[in-house]
Amino acid sequence: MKIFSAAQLHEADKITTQKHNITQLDLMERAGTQIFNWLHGRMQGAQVPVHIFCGIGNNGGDGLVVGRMLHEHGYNVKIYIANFTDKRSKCFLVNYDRVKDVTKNWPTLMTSEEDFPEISPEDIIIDALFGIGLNRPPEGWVKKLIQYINSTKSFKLSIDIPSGMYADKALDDPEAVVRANHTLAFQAPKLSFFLPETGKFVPYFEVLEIGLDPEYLHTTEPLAQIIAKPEAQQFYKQREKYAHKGTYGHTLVIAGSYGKIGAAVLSAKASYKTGSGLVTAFVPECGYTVLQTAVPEAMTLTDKEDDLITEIKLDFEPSAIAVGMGIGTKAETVRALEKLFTTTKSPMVIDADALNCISENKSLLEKLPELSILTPHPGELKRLVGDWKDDFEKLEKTKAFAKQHNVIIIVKGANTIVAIENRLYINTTGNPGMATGGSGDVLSGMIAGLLSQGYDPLIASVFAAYLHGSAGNQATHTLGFEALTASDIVEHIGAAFLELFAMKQEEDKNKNA
Ligand SMILES: NC(=O)C1=CN([C@@H]2O[C@H](COP(=O)(O)OP(=O)(O)OC[C@H]3O[C@@H](n4cnc5c(N)ncnc54)[C@H](O)[C@@H]3O)[C@@H](O)[C@H]2O)[C@H](O)CC1
Ligand SMILES: [K+]
Repeated sequence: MKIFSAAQLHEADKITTQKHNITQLDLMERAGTQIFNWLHGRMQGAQVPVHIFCGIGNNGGDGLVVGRMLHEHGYNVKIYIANFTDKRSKCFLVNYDRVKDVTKNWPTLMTSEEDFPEISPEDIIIDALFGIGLNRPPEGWVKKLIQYINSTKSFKLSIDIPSGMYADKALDDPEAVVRANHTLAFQAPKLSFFLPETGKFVPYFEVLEIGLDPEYLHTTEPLAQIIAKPEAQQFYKQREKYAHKGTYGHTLVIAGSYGKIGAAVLSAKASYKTGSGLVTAFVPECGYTVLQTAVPEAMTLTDKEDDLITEIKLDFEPSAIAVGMGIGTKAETVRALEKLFTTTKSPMVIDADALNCISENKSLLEKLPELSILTPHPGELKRLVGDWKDDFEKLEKTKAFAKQHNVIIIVKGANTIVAIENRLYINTTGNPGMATGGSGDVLSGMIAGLLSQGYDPLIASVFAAYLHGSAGNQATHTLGFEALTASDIVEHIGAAFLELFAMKQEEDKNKNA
């Protein structure tokens, strides 16, 4: 699914009305009807008081359509207009009049704090104050209205976007955003729903289709793309019946130093569990017994040094490499990395301390093989691309860096984001239990495991991020969040693959029944 900017959505709106010979008013009617159907399906006529707060733009217009329909269906509804300016949109005005056709219970015009209504905890609030047309932070009594809404215990449903939040730029004033319990977004989710500083205002959302021009949506380069189950299913490559272990490559995991051999164990196991035919771990001498015991399936090569990696000597040509987990940043290790980068042709995942080595020795960047995959967490990313003022600038800097150095960057976080050239892919799986030591080592091993089977670097990145989050989700079914460890993620990689097609199997069964 694509994510569009506010400007693109306004453009889609315009093109849809022109090409499909419908009016803006028709589109608003569709949008409002979708919200009404959503509510009606859940409320089934219940007489819970519903308070709709409308602005004076088209978001407010949507609110008026919903209000009119609720009235027509006998709901207990009250509409309030936050009359902060008389520059009302045309569609707002038409729908304002239309409400008057169905009820004597006319909308209340609010012009100050005095007009705020009383709201009980069990009431429902619909927030239609501002949509994607917000162009400055709400101030004065309108900000106070948002704070008043937030102070109530009522269930709050935002139309299109929580009022006070922008679709595609950072918040100006976190005190002036509706704290919605749920958001119903038209046609596509907004970029701000997925970034930590703004996403916290959108704990749950759903997308409602309003039939914007498919051609425009299809041909327009989006701000980002969402990777959810339908996309992930497309990535999967079925294994061949006559395959042998050589068919699926030989992954090399270069990881570990004294006290951090576990990183190599997790990564090597994850590579196997993701389907790599063979896995070799390259570790300092002190890791030999640990590896052979903890991952008997893996072959182990060791450095001549006991406690760190100083020279990576191989006796085979790996089909993919994951390097950096727990290796430290000592000068000898940096030299070993430099040699690896300049001599290897294998697709490569570069993680953790290897990223720190690069940050401290920026000349290494020029030596990276094309389309190497860098997997920084926020701290490592900052050291690579420099500091940012907000999440949106972080993405811009990351894209610029990826383009400049011809690499793929996987920004790890609640919604892991993959950047390649000018494009962004946002992962949707995962949970807070995965914020735990070693979970990144597992991801690196998984990406290398996919690379080694011949997945191209971009697909390996987005698919591994999806499966990694999905394995974490599967693990929570028996463990919850707190008890989840990186080893549990590894143990549930199989379940994540199975889950990819679980629904489909169920559907097929039903079809055949
Ligand atoms: N294509 C679609 O997705 C459709 C969207 N619909 C709905 O329309 C809104 C966007 O409507 P728009 O009129 O452009 O903007 P808003 O309703 O968000 O209102 C902005 C309104 O308020 C003024 N304004 C902006 N910021 C402030 C502020 N801080 N304080 C005071 N006033 C402010 C601004 O100048 C405008 O006048 C979208 O979100 C959907 O809900 C359609 O209904 C269907 C198609
Ligand atoms: K809104």
